[in-house]
Amino acid sequence: MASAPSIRPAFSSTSAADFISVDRVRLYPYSGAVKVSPFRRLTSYSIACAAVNAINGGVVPKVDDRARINGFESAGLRVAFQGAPGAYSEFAAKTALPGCETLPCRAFADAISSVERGLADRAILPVESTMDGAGLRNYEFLLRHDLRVVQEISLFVNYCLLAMPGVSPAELRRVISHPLALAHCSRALAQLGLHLREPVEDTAGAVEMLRSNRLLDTAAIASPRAALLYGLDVLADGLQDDSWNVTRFLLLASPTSLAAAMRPKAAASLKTSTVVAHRGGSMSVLLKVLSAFSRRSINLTKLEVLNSASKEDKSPVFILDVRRKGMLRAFPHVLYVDFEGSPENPKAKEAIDEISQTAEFVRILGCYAADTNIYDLH
Ligand SMILES: O=C(O)C(=O)C[C@]1(C(=O)O)C=C[C@@H](O)C=C1
Repeated sequence: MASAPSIRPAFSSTSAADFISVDRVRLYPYSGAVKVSPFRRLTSYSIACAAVNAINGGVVPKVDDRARINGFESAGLRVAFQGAPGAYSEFAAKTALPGCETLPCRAFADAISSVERGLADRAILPVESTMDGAGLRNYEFLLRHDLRVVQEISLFVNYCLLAMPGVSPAELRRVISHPLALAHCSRALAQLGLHLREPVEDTAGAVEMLRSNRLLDTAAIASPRAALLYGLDVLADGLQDDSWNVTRFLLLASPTSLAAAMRPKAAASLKTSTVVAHRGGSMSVLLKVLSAFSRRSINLTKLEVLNSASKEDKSPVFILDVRRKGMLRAFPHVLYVDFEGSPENPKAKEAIDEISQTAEFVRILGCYAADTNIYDLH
């Protein structure tokens, strides 16, 4: 059986000089000062880094690559995200659009409405995590609003246990964080004897709460960057139960913005996100969708089936029909389909026309540069 991760001060927040600015992406220097037990270091840190490196062809992408991939002029753009400064979403935004300004929002709905009201240029939403299996989150915001997906970014999420400076692990009685972060670290927290767990809105919000209330018996799960930002100690890192923990985020823009109108550079490989809604016969619709793309040799990068019967509250899926004066329509069955290429490609157009004859409704959610990189913040 694996040994429990040991917990002891790893590095204090005063070692800020070891890091470069929060606008940069890099691994933090890995010194001989062991942050966690060798076991955990090996499983979480080394394996995850090796996997990141393998996937990225041996290179952890740097933010400078971003402009090349997407061709966006990002300085001066404002990106709305849900959470407090220092949340993973904020770092994802800064990695996707180097030099951008960020706008912290209380709820996802506020981030969306900031873009709709012209207070922000983009909203960023986490939509899936390798630790949650196939499930998609936050798609309701995509479907109910008239915004376009203009960019994707995948971030390696390294969870750390943070506490007020000088607090020893033995003094900790409870841990607070985003519910997913608590769930993703459940086994490690049990091994550390931290059974009292309280969810808060986001990881950085937990850190902020800890700091402003000077909670000496409480730890927060968040990123090492949040520790730096709020001046907390990192007691352990690589806390996630699966060493491979990647969250995919989508960036949304108003349909009238330049980003929505602009096609990524011709050299970039494109990806299109769509939603197909229908009233029944899931299997036959699914087969027709698959056949429409496969006969035209168009690759799918994602296919998710969502039925209201399988939802906890059995509610239908609401989709804004942008062509019908913004009418919200309810559907019991929905397929999310991401395919390679642009919807303007004649073959893709044919496939979508064919699917539209079977389905009740098809909406293109956006076409953007496919970014298969996994960015590592450490
Ligand atoms: O709480 C944060 O820091 C977030 O950015 C949100 C979020 C998420 O909702 O997926 C992002 C990544 C982590 O897996 C945990 C939480």
